[in-house]
Amino acid sequence: MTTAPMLRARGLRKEHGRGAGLVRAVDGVDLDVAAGETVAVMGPSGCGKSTLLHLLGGLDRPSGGEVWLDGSRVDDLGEKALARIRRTAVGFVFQAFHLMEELTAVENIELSALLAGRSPRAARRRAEELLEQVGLADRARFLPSALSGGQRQRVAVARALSNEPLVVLADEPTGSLDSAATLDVLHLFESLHQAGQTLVIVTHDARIAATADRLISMRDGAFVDETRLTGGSTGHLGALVGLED
Ligand SMILES: Nc1ncnc2c1ncn2[C@@H]1O[C@H](COP(=O)(O)OP(=O)(O)OP(=O)(O)O)[C@@H](O)[C@H]1O
Repeated sequence: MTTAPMLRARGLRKEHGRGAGLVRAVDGVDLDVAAGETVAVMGPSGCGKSTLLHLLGGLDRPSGGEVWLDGSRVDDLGEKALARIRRTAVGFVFQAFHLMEELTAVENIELSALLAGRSPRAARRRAEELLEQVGLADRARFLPSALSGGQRQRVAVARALSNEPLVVLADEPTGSLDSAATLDVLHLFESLHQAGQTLVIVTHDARIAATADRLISMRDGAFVDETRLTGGSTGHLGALVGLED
């Protein structure tokens, strides 16, 4: 018996503009991500990595093709049903954190858990547990503006986990961080991987990519190369030499 992948894309396309201005941002992508697998996607600026993540997570609609999550097709859902999938089944991590600046660290996570359908008490408990897990229990009542970049991203990862997502989609999660903060976030992703979280990470950082089970190279909207990194930990830097742009 074969198990359906946690995340599947078939013939995925996204076009922007028309006529001479037509851009094929994603141009026929097939992808299977198994439950518990971490996949890293690398490629030059403008090759379609962010667009791909947006399509996979239902933040954007494809021009063609299909997206399946845990065995169910999601790209053809109505707006309400798709929004529900985003709130309850997908965790997003962005380069620029996208925390709500007027809410404290714990409230940012709590809000997300509330939106996913938890009771106020369960949402607060979940938020506190997650802050503990990312090593920021002592910063719970801090506003994002009082946190470092690395701390903000750890709050953002905790928020992404608040709905116990089937898949976490991370778009350049260390792109705004210095080297020390990058290592903190890298270790956080490694621990998620070890805990069995399904992850797709778009990154320019070979150290982050080296934590993946599989590295996909993207060019001009399409996948052009794939490397399986057996073992899925930081011992793969050698395999990545030449793949980072
Ligand atoms: N809303 C839009 N309208 C028109 N073109 C767009 C739009 N969004 C993205 N594009 C184009 O689609 C292509 C892919 O963009 P995308 O942001 O997915 O690339 P990327 O690989 O994530 O780049 P980067 O690494 O710089 O973030 C680019 O050529 C971009 O200009």
